[in-house]
Amino acid sequence: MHPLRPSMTVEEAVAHFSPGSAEVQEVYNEEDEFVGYLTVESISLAMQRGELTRPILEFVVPEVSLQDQEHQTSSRSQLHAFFQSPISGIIFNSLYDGVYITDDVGITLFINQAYQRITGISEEEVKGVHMEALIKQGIISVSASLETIRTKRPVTLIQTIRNGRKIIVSATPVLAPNKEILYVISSVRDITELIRLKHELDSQKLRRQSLKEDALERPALGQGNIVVGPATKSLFQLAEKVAKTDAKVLLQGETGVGKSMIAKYIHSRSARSKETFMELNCAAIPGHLVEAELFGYEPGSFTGALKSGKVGILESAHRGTLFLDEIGDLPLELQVKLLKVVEESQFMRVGSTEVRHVDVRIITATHRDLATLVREGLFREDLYYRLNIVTFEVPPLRNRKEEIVPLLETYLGKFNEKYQENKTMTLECYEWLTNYQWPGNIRELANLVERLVVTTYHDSIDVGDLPSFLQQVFPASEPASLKEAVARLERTMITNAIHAHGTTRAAAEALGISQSAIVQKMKKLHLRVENESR
Ligand SMILES: Nc1ncnc2c1ncn2[C@@H]1O[C@H](COP(=O)(O)OP(=O)(O)OP(=O)(O)O)[C@@H](O)[C@H]1O
Repeated sequence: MHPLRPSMTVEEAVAHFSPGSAEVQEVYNEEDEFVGYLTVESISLAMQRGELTRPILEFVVPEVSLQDQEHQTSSRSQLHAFFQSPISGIIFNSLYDGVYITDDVGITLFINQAYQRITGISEEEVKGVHMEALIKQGIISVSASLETIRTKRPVTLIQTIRNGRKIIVSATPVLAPNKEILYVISSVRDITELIRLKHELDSQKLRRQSLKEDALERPALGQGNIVVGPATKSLFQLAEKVAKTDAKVLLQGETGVGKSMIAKYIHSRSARSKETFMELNCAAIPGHLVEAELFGYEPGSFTGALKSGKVGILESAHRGTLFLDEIGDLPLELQVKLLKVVEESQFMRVGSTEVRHVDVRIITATHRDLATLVREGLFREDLYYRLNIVTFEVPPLRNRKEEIVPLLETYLGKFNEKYQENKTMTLECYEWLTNYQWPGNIRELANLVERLVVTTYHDSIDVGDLPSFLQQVFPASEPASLKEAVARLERTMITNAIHAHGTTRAAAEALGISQSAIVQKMKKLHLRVENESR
């Protein structure tokens, strides 16, 4: 190595103070005349002050005491020997976490293999290089070691590596007996991995919570899996309780929330479970046909009627349960007839004057507010009170977000089995769907999963596989950060542009960015980049 010259910068001189070399070095001018001494301490101080480009002449001292030299050298020599020894390499390389060691000024001495695996940074790139220089080159965003050197305390911070990965760095100073820093040892952990593990744990916890093998928590209807989360647990408890009675139940809630499923559940847990469960959607057929369907009719009682007449759903449900969906749509004149059934268990078929008796349990459901219909004169008040002995308010899916992941998993399993597939969903996809509003509730969710299982070509379903309307909808929750909000906006704009222009090239042009930039962004945002040559 060339001798130290007074015109050299602090940064250039640092290499002369690598481990094992003398801690006090002589400085000579261009004429090889002795100028003075440069100590590792003065270099260290200069670096801490950020004076990397200053000439070392400013830090040269005319003399140093022998004692100083001996003190500095002896306190390091043992550790130097350890770090240089093959055994230290074996120990550090056997660790799962990354290890990064710098000296007291921030020059990299050692990185273990785990560090290289986690960051993709090689030993050649960093060994002997000052942390400040690594930041300047964009290899790392911040340095915990430098912070530790500055504060003389352990420091933990999140660092971004040039490849975009985020790592947690915990730097700890190794102090000499006189409390001077000798080294800084940092442990490094990939936080992308931590986030993934956290997601996995959260989802397993939810799964365990929702899918306990307990009979109440996971009622077996013999028709697929029912997911019960914290918000619906009390509903199923109540269903279990009312099932033991014949009390009239009114189920209220948006479409697809599971009203008819709860009705079937009540039936299945009741003493009537061996008998029939009959269902009529009052909104699905025209009003004049509802009467015939529900109460049955005598032969030739109206045009188009069967010659033989017909037994109504009500009679078919004798001893069992009758579920009347969308009861708010039942015409007023039929409400009187239904009231008679409810109060006296009596009815007459259409076209007949014969009074018949029937023993049914009636469960009703509606997505409309029956109380309002009563106020508006569209629903009989007496019938309302008769039907509404026990009310179930079934919450929309967006108000029971914790059930979304278990539901997605349940339906993935169901449709994988049905279509002999083995599809999974990425965490981003789970997260995205958890934030979706689900206007069609569980029915919409089940349909979406079936569609994805059938239409995707690959095994791992990602956000990019979702229908475009779903990708354009901003998740309901508030963005956690500016970065997240920007990512969402980018996602919407890119999806729209691809939709409108067909290819990444044309979309990039429309957005005023290069094709490689749009492809890169799409990958980052988990939007699928289709093969455009097709
Ligand atoms: N807790 C649940 N776990 C699993 N699947 C459910 C659950 N609740 C509902 N589903 C499923 O969601 C779909 C819609 O449920 P259901 O038909 O009971 O809703 P609904 O409220 O009666 O809808 P509508 O008012 O439109 O008739 C069904 O396929 C049902 O099996």
